[in-house]
Amino acid sequence: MNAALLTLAVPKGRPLGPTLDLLARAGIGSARSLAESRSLVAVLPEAGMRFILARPSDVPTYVEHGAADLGIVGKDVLAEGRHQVYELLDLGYLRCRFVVAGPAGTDPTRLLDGAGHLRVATKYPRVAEEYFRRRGIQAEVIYLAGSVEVAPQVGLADLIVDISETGRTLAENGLVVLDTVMESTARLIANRASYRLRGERIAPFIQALREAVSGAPAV
Ligand SMILES: Nc1ncnc2c1ncn2[C@@H]1O[C@H](COP(=O)(O)OP(=O)(O)OP(=O)(O)O)[C@@H](O)[C@H]1O
Ligand SMILES: O=P(O)(O)OC[C@H]1O[C@H](OP(=O)(O)OP(=O)(O)O)[C@H](O)[C@@H]1O
Repeated sequence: MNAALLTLAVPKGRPLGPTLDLLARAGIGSARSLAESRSLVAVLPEAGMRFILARPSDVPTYVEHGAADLGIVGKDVLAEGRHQVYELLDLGYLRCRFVVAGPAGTDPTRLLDGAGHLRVATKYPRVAEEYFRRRGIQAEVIYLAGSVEVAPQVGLADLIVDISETGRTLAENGLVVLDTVMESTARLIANRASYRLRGERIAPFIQALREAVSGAPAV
């Protein structure tokens, strides 16, 4: 790692656009060039920063291992991964919630009475397992990498645990929310050693992001 540069891991795909908007509001408009290239590592010397474009669920891994000083990632990923990183700031966007959902007509009390064998499809097995364990409900958790809303329709699972924003994917797949597990927004995370050893370098960046989030002009 180039010690002079601050390395930030940013999530590709859906989160990239709003992340680049936030960085622009924080005074790093040149980061928009990241969206125009297929290069996955980019140095912006004028910002004194290096960027890693990572799969969203990989962002905390780069940060935990010190390949990146900082990262931007959804709370959903942090809740599932439980990486050893510092969570510094709630960035407010990528707002969605973890829900337990089932076919329309499902009796929600069936969730809570613990009777019967429940099969739960999810991309977030640890979040799902913890949800049911805390309620003393036995559930078989079935991992899927995506399109989780399919599972109840084809008999793979009784319920799903997934993130929902507008609720459109649930509705269009005949599912209704039975319970909300937690809210999720994008977070700024830091490598623990970087945060301690590079605090003076990191602090102005945190401040710029904080002001960008609160709407104050970046200096
Ligand atoms: N519908 C949504 N509304 C708001 N935020 C969302 C929504 N879906 C996902 N997110 C947020 O964006 C992040 C990336 O989601 P997305 O599903 O686009 O990535 P992905 O390609 O599935 O990620 P990965 O490949 O790492 O699993 C999620 O971790 C979550 O924080
Ligand atoms: O409430 P909504 O606004 O409909 O958004 C929720 C959907 O968005 C995400 O899926 P994504 O599009 O990332 O696809 P995936 O299921 O393959 O991860 C999430 O897993 C839901 O399926």
